[in-house]
Amino acid sequence: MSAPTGHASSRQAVLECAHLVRRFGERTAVDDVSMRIAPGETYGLLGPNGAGKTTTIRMVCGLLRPDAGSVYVAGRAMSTAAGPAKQLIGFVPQDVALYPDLSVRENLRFFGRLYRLPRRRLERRVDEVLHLVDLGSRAGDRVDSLSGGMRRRLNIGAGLVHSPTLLVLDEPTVGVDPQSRHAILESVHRFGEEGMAVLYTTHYMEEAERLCDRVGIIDRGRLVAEGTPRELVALVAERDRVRLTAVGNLTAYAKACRRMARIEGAARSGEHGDVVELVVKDARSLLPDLLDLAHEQGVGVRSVEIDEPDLESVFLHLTGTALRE
Ligand SMILES: Nc1ncnc2c1ncn2[C@@H]1O[C@H](COP(=O)(O)OP(=O)(O)OP(=O)(O)O)[C@@H](O)[C@H]1O
Repeated sequence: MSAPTGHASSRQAVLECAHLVRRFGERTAVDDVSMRIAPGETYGLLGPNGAGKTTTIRMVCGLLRPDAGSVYVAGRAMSTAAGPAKQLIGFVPQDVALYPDLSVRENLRFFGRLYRLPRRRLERRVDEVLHLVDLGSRAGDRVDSLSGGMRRRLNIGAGLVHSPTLLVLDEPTVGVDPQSRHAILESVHRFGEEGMAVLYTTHYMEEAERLCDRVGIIDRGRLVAEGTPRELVALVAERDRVRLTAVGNLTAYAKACRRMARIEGAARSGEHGDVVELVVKDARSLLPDLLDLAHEQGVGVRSVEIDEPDLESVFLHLTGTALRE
């Protein structure tokens, strides 16, 4: 690996994966992934769509058998059969899996019974979880009356009822409005503070940067770097992040930029594909050349921003591509 290893505590790890491999036919979806999560640590698996995040966490949760490698949860070996390791994990899938005609509280009770929680403890825990996901005021309402963001939060709550040691969340904020996104991030932050270990997958670098104690960057099935957000950003210290908003053939332009000296990564990105994101040394002196090249290629530059590097720049630097192309 080309990056700092971070500092998972030397206490017994909550999660320890070693050399995980999973193939689908000719494609290797996960290629030799190892990671370790300490108690109370929030670990972000950051990578673009198709990088192998979901496949990795399905193996972590015992939902998919690895072709090679091992998973231990609090020292217990994970397998796809029922067993003690599975009980220690709360898995929150990308898709909402709730009963629409039951109330919020009834849904949580239902998931608690699956784990055979005794009645009194279950009621206490359901109240705690309602508080944790901030749905106390909606406890009696049917799920089909909730907003999309509230359903997502309840989905997270369902993974928490049995007080797991490790909570695994698969891209919990995809497709939710900014307010719900904020509420979800706040909840996850609280879990960490309460000592739960969290494995969080995302392709939003702002989330990983804001929420995670350590981040693993995954690209094409491989963990290409790992460390605290600060350690990772240090990998691109003394570089600048340049965002060029433009019109024209930006894929070809980014490719041409990559051939220029001092450019360490260039990719088309942005929600509308109208941005070329670059990691460069000394952006200011390079700017005239970047603009000349744009002119040569018939690319019309609308604006240029030069900024401090962030995790997106690290990804660009390590893989040559953007997190969201
Ligand atoms: N059941 C499957 N059969 C065949 N290929 C699969 C299967 N599941 C995943 N893949 C492939 O494995 C690769 C990794 O997919 P995975 O879903 O793990 O990525 P991801 O990082 O979670 O992306 P996304 O956010 O889009 O889910 C992709 O190329 C995907 O097409």
